[in-house]
Amino acid sequence: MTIGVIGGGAWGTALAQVLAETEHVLLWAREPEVISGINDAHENRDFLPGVTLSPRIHATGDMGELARVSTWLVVAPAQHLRRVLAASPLEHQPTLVLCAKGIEAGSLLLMAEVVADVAGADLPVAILSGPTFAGEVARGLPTAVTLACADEALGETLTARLARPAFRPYYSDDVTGAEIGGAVKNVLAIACGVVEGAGLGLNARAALIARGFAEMTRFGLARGARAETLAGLSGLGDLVLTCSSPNSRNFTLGLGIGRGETVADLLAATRTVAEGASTAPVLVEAARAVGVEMPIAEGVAALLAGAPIRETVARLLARPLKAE
Ligand SMILES: NC(=O)c1ccc[n+]([C@@H]2O[C@H](COP(=O)([O-])OP(=O)(O)OC[C@H]3O[C@@H](n4cnc5c(N)ncnc54)[C@H](O)[C@@H]3O)[C@@H](O)[C@H]2O)c1
Ligand SMILES: O=P(O)(O)OC[C@H](O)CO
Repeated sequence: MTIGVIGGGAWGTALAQVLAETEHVLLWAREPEVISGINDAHENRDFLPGVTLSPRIHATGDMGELARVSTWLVVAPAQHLRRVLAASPLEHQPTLVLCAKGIEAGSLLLMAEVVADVAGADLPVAILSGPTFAGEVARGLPTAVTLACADEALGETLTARLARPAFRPYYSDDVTGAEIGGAVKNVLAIACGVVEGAGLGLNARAALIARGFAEMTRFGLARGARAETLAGLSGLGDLVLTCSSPNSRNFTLGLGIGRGETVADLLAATRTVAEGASTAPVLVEAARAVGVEMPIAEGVAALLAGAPIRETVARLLARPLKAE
C-alpha cells in the first residue's frame, strides 16, 4: 500500500479511484458492507453506486492498518473529523490531506485547526478543496482543485503526488482561504436550492451567488484568508458549481426546503451528508465572533431551524439599502 484514505463515502471513494490510477490505496471505511463491496465487487453501492472501482483499492475497517502508509487523505465529514482522527494511529506522524468542507460545531474550528487540537500543531497538514462532484471525479472527468499547505515544499510535493491526467491540483499557501471557501459555499448552495424549490427565479439565484460571495469574502478576510484564494477554485469555483446543480446534496436539501418539506424529513431520508446543514448555524456564530455580517448565512440557519421562507426572504430584502 502506498497511500491511505480515511472515509468510504462518495468523496473518499472517488479520491481513492483517482489515486489508484498509479498507486495502491488503503481505504478505511466505517461500514462493513462498504468494505466488502469494495474488496469483493469493486463497487461502493452505498455511497458511489455505478462506478467500477480499481482493484488497486483495498478497503479495511481496521484503523491500525493505516500505520502502513505515511500519507492519509482524510475524508470523514467535518463534524466527525475529531473522533475519527482520535481513533487513528496518529503517533506515526502521517502527512494529512484534509478533504472535508466545514467548521466544527462548538469549537468553531476549521479542519486544520481541529487537527492541531487533536494531534498538535507539528503534524504536516494540507487542504484539498474545489469544485468536485465525486461521481465526475470517479469517472475520470476533468477536474481542478486547490491544494493548500502552509509549507511550500510539502505543498508542491503533494500537488505532484496527487496530480493525475484529468485531476489537476493548483498549489496555494492559503490554508484558511481554501477552508473557508469550501465551508461557506455549502451554506450558500442550500440558499440557492431554496430559491429554486420555491420558484423565486434565476435573478434571485444570481443575486444570492454574488452577494453570498461578498459574505464569503468578508468572513474570509476577517479570518486571515486572501481574497484571491476566495475568488479561486476552492471559493468562487466551488460556489458556482454547487449553487447551480441538483447533483449537489446541499442544493438538493435547499430544493426540498423550498418545496415545503421539513428539514427533519429531508435529512432523515438520506445517508449522505449535506455539510451546509451543520455548518450554517456554526458559520453564523463564527461570523458574529469576528464582527462580520452574513445575512444570507443567517437566513439559511433560520430556514434550517424552521423559519418560514416568505418571512426569511422578506427580512433579507428589507435590509437597509447600501453600496455594493
Ligand atoms: N461527495 C462529494 O462530491 C464531495 C466532494 C468534495 C468534498 N466533499 C466533502 O467530503 C466530506 C465527506 O463527504 P462524502 O460525500 O464522502 O460523504 P457521503 O455523504 O458520501 O457519505 C457519508 C459519510 O459519512 C460517514 N459517517 C457517517 N456517520 C459517521 C460517524 N458517526 N463517524 C464518522 N463518519 C461517519 C460515512 O461513513 C460516510 O463515509 C464532506 O465534508 C463533503 O463536504 C464531498
Ligand atoms: O454535494 P455537495 O453539495 O456536498 O457538494 C459536493 C462538493 O463539495 C462539490 O464541490
